[in-house]
Amino acid sequence: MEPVALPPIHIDGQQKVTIDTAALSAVKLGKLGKSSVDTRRRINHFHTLIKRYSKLESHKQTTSAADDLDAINSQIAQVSREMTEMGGLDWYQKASLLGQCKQRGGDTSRWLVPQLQELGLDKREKKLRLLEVGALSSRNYEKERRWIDVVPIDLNSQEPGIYQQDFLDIKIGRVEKAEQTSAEDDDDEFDNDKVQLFESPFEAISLSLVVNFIGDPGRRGDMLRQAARLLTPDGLLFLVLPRSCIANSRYLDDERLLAIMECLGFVQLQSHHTAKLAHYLYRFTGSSASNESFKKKLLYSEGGRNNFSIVI
Ligand SMILES: C[S@@+](CC[C@H](N)C(=O)[O-])C[C@H]1O[C@@H](n2cnc3c(N)ncnc32)[C@H](O)[C@@H]1O
Repeated sequence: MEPVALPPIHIDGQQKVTIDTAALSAVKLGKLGKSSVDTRRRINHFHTLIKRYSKLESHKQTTSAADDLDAINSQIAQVSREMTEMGGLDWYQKASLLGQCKQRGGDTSRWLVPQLQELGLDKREKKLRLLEVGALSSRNYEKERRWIDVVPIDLNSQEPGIYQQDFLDIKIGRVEKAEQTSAEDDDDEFDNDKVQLFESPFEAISLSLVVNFIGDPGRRGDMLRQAARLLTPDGLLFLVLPRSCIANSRYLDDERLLAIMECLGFVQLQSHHTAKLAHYLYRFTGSSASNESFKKKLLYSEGGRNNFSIVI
């Protein structure tokens, strides 16, 4: 079968990487990994490549010498090639979906649902409008369809029921281009090929294992800011990070994350750590608490820790 060109895909919200579909067409479930340990090892390697890619891109922005730029561009091409050879974003998503299988702990919505029930949200007449970012399956909230209205999005949709959409490009409350006259098109401030407009804010947003997917600490902060922008006052944010991002980082721990979230206007309702994951449920107060910035700050200097951080 002739490979078709996929549209460019944002890897870290800034840069676009075109995934080679010839490599994708070689992706078969059997290639996801020989075992769960092997799959996890390869997913981790993919994360490393994303981070390397982001670092090189931001390095490129601050470099002017032609020789250095050539060297950076060739390293970028090499990292992109390696991601493509692994099967690109599509392979990564399929492998991550495998990690959601019941035998491997299930998807993280299973922790969120009882929290929402505890808040009485299953008893309301109106359905809870939930934006699920980084949705690998449209069936994650299938059992809760009676009371949850899910809008699943992903950079690379795996199913027709999932919108192919960058979370960072979503805006609330504007009329879509398709409904505008051509005169209105001229002064449109957004590139509507990218921007998806929703009429009303969301009552809940899920960012499960999405913030850590982004390679750049500032862009991770942008995702949390964007969540605040898209939520109703009192809206809920479900955040899941690999536990190592919190428990084993030089730059982030529970206390620092809470300070960042409070600054953005969130109060923490619940948190729960398992061996692998850190789950958090926040309520948005409706406005940010301060303009304080949180730069990358060394909290733990001992060796053996990772460099995960979030910057706002
Ligand atoms: C590890 S998967 C997470 C899957 C799932 N949410 C879970 O909890 O297992 C990360 C997903 O987030 C998606 N993603 C990352 N940044 C995104 C963005 N800005 N907008 C939409 N989806 C994004 C990626 O395409 C990828 O499919």
